[in-house]
Amino acid sequence: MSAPDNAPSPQLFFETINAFQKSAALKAAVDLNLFAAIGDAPATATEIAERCQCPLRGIRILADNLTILGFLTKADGHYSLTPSSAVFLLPQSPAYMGGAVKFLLAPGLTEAFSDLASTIRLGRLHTTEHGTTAPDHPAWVEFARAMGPMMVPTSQGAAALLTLDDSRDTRVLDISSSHGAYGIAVVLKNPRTHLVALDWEAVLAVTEENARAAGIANRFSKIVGDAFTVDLGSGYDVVLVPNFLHHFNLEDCTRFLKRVHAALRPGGKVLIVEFVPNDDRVTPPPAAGFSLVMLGTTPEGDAYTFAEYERMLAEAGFKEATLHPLPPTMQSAVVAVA
Ligand SMILES: C[S@@+](CC[C@H](N)C(=O)[O-])C[C@H]1O[C@@H](n2cnc3c(N)ncnc32)[C@H](O)[C@@H]1O
Repeated sequence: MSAPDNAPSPQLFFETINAFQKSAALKAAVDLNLFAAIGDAPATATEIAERCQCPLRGIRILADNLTILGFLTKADGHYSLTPSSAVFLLPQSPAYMGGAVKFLLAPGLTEAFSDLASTIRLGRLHTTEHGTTAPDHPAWVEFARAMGPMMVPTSQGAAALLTLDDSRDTRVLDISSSHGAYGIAVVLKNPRTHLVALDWEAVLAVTEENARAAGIANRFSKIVGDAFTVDLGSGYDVVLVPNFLHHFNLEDCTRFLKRVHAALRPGGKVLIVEFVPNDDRVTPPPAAGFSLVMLGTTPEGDAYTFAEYERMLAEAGFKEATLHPLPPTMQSAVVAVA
């Protein structure tokens, strides 16, 4: 006789309290190049161990655990990549995500979660005053180098939402340009568009490198400094605000959107990309759960609902705010007209 669905179980407790071990297993596999060692042909633990140049025991235990987690399959003692692992974890794949481990498990980020109770009790971060909102925070250079490939599907989905007038020269401002994926995707689709990228100085060096690599160096310029205080310029057709507003409180987001409104030409558009939870703030889980990242790493950030974006945008002078999910990613775009 099986237990009823609502029978008390300690399973969730153990899964959650030990979740750091899952991260450690995945990080080890990326560090050891285990996914590449399997590649497209099923391999035994002995073969994988030889290719990774490691003793057998550790590789066998790691490969079994990756199978339990769903990153590998195992049949007749041979391990294979799942379709998702082949796309996202083989270093030669254009959608490779392994580089993101460097940012997502960087000590600065994991330490921020080492005493979340203190952060909650104190009402401020237990590690530093400003967290990742500090000027020139070094984590953002790592982010720009590591996270670009992960942003490709979201940036292409966002670029597809914009139609720029191709009968004249147009200008797009990318706030928090980072790896540059968002701005570059728009410019590659629109041959008469010039991209202005804004971020901290060291981060902009990465944006510039990627703009050059994309072949748009002659349609690219930079604004260095704090997006809240630096001169943004004016007359833009589009201002991109991807993954920036969640770092700040509602009042500061609204204040910032007023600056964006002033920088746009009449009828120009702001395009925000964010994790946007439903009004209940617990669904869908990947978007709603992002608020915990902001609790751990910023003094006042959050994951805002569409209703909250609508209010901020209206207060900043925008009209016609619309929400656009960006599948297959877990993010959404909010577009509004100046
Ligand atoms: C989460 S990343 C988002 C990067 C990119 N827009 C994306 O969606 O992948 C946040 C970015 O905001 C930049 N940033 C944070 N605070 C800033 C500020 N006050 N002024 C300018 N850039 C800032 C960081 O350097 C970083 O590149």
